[in-house]
Amino acid sequence: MPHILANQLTIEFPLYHMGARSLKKRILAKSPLRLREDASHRVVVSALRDLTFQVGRGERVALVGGNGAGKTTLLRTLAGVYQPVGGRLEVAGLIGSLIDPSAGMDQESTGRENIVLRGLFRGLSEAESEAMADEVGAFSGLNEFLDVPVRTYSAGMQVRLSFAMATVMEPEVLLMDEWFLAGDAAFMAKAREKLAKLVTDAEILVLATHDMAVVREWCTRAIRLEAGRIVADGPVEAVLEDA
Ligand SMILES: Nc1ncnc2c1ncn2[C@@H]1O[C@H](COP(=O)(O)OP(=O)(O)OP(=O)(O)O)[C@@H](O)[C@H]1O
Repeated sequence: MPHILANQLTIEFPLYHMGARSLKKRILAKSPLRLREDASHRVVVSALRDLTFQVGRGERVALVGGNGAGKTTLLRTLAGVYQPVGGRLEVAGLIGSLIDPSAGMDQESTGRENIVLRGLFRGLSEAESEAMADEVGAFSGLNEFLDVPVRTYSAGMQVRLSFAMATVMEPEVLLMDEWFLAGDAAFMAKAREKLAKLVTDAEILVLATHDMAVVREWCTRAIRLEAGRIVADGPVEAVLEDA
């Protein structure tokens, strides 16, 4: 059954270009909460610290918190982009991620080829995948660009293609960053119904956003992060009122 289990999950990023001792000292003194020196004397940013939470079937979780709180890092970690340096993480279920516009796309392949590949990955036959590519390709409005390499796409086109690819996947665990809801207003107005279906069909939604109207509309639970830690976790209204 789809679920997420995080136990003392910790993510750190090493800052490689910090050889000068005086600079290192000054920086560490200024930000003792987020920056520390690790065993190899590197300065590291503590992006996520000791996160423990579980998400089960049917939950729609908003990740909220100020700039740099750790929302995107947590989404990327759930998607398998970053490896934890500490703790344990288990994400069970087919993951669909609308986090980084170009993630998971082969830049040299065409949009159609990328969509077909997702279909095959999901277990559809080649004919079914091709049919899916026609359907979601037409919907995405990429038109003739569907048959040119993705590396030539504009940012907006990549958003459209990510959405088409996620639709084909029918993910059980949907991970979404707010840029996706914010950009390309004309497309989103058209895509809203399909997006709502993607969200309701998914067993779990994790959405990072600054927009509290979006949290209230889409989510049942909110996790507030502050400087890489969980400071509140519960029903949406309780967490938002607490801010
Ligand atoms: N690749 C990276 N290398 C070094 N530090 C990073 C990296 N990615 C994130 N960080 C740091 O990790 C912390 C959390 O960043 P993150 O992008 O997850 O925050 P956020 O809550 O999504 O912020 P925002 O709302 O501004 O997008 C920040 O201190 C950031 O500087």
